[in-house]
Amino acid sequence: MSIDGSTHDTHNLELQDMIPREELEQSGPHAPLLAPTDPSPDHDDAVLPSENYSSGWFIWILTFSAGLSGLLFGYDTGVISSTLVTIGSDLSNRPLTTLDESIITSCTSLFALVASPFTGILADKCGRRGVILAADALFALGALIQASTSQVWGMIVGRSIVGLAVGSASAVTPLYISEIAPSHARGRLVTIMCLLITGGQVVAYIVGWLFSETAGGWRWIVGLGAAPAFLQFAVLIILPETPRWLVQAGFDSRAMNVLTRIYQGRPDRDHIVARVMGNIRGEIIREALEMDQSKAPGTKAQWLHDASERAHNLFHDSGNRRALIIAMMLQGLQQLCGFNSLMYFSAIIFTALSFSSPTLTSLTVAVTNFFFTLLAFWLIDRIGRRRILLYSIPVMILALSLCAIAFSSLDISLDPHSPKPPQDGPDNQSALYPLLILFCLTLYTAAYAFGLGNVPWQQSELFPLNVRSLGSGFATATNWGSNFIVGLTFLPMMEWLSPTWTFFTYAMVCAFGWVAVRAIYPEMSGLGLEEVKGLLAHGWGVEESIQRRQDSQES
Ligand SMILES: O[C@H]1[C@H](O)[C@@H](O)[C@H](O)[C@@H](O)[C@H]1O
Repeated sequence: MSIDGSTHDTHNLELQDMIPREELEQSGPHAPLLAPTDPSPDHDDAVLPSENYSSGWFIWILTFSAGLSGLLFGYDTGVISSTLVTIGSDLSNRPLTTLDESIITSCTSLFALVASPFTGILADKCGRRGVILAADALFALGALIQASTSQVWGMIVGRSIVGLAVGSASAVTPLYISEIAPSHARGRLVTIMCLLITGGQVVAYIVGWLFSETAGGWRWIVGLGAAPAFLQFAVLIILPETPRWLVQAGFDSRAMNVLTRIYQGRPDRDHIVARVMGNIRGEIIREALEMDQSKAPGTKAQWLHDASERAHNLFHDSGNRRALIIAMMLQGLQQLCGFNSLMYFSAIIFTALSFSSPTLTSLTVAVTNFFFTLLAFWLIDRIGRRRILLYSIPVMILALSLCAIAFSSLDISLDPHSPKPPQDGPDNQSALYPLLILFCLTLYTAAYAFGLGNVPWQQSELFPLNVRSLGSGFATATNWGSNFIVGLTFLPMMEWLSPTWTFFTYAMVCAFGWVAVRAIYPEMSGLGLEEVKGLLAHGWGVEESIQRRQDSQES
């Protein structure tokens, strides 16, 4: 009997009986139970094309409940720009200094960066759902501290706690969703989290705009962040752990139960559930054979030993290392392409360009981001992750370059402390350039939201089970580290390098990213989680993945 009363199954013994040890040993850490090129119907659940089977309500409820973390993440990152401009002298009885503003803004990304790698370790120890629940507690606590504080340091503490929550939620939520998702719909289901992030940012902009004229309105703006956290806490407490984590923890019958509910409505449900269970168990057994089991099971020593072996595995196994390089490259690119400089500072840019309502103009960025993430949601599994990036990044490069050229024709200062007084619209002499910049930034946002804004969050699918949460944690840390860098350097770059060179720099980052994606990112769409690792075992798997996708589309 386990601590929670359910029985541990003896699957390890059963499967070792079924699969000869030499076979498991020969297969190596990155070999799938089934060769990825085998198009037989035994491949996980990729048998039926998505058009023939719509996922049941259970998977949607699970995805939306977990995805509420995305809403919180989006809300809490989107809310800062309106909060800063409405605080006035409410904190420490004085106006905020530039240093206060920079610390209040950047402490969230910094603490998110600190939390994300530890999240991976905790998610293995306490389960994915446990970490989401802990993040909810932090979201609520951080929101309440911010709403009730009368001191600058109180605000910094509140924003830092929110940073811990955002860092853990952004690492564990895609992990949770990709582990419960049937493979044919995994891309779309993970994209729901991105939809909720961008939706949260739209809500934050609207709430900020609504409360911007109310005295002390900023307390409502930040305090409202607690509401979705309470909601998610209530919903998630009755929802299950992922089958993959349950099997790893020894709760096979519970895992079977969850899988049966996930695949309900499929004519071949029992067969699929058996296949998925077989694949997960096979993977766990192979890993167990590789791990040193000399310490007493369940002890702290064994746990520490396993954790360090996982870290060793992540960095020293060549397949895992390739997965980590791809995941970190994509997450770094997502941030270093400069998108969040718009999220955080678009109001300052539009003020400098003399738009009469900069906050409302900024809303176009947030709304475009949301709608094009919605488009990606419909198309990601059909077009494929790799192709979506190869199509959308050139549009970003074009839009950024046009923007840079348009900026070179304007003489503006982006110093947030000496904004130009808003006029009724861009002045007549240079009205065209600000409009051209607005158009280019909207085009850039659309292309970003369609590809880079969401594809990197598919990160969990790159890693085998034993290093999945650790690898996702490192990739998420790369995201927050790069986010921190962009947040910190954007205004100085605009001042010292000039807007033109700032936007050209982002265009060059995108160009480098396109080359890297083309060279090393294989197509992951439609592969079972246990199959993906086979692709990276002996190389980047790009050709193989393209061939495999063509074959599956032709058949
Ligand atoms: O995927 C999200 C989304 O694109 C957000 O709009 C952006 O602010 C985040 O940094 C990113 O991780």
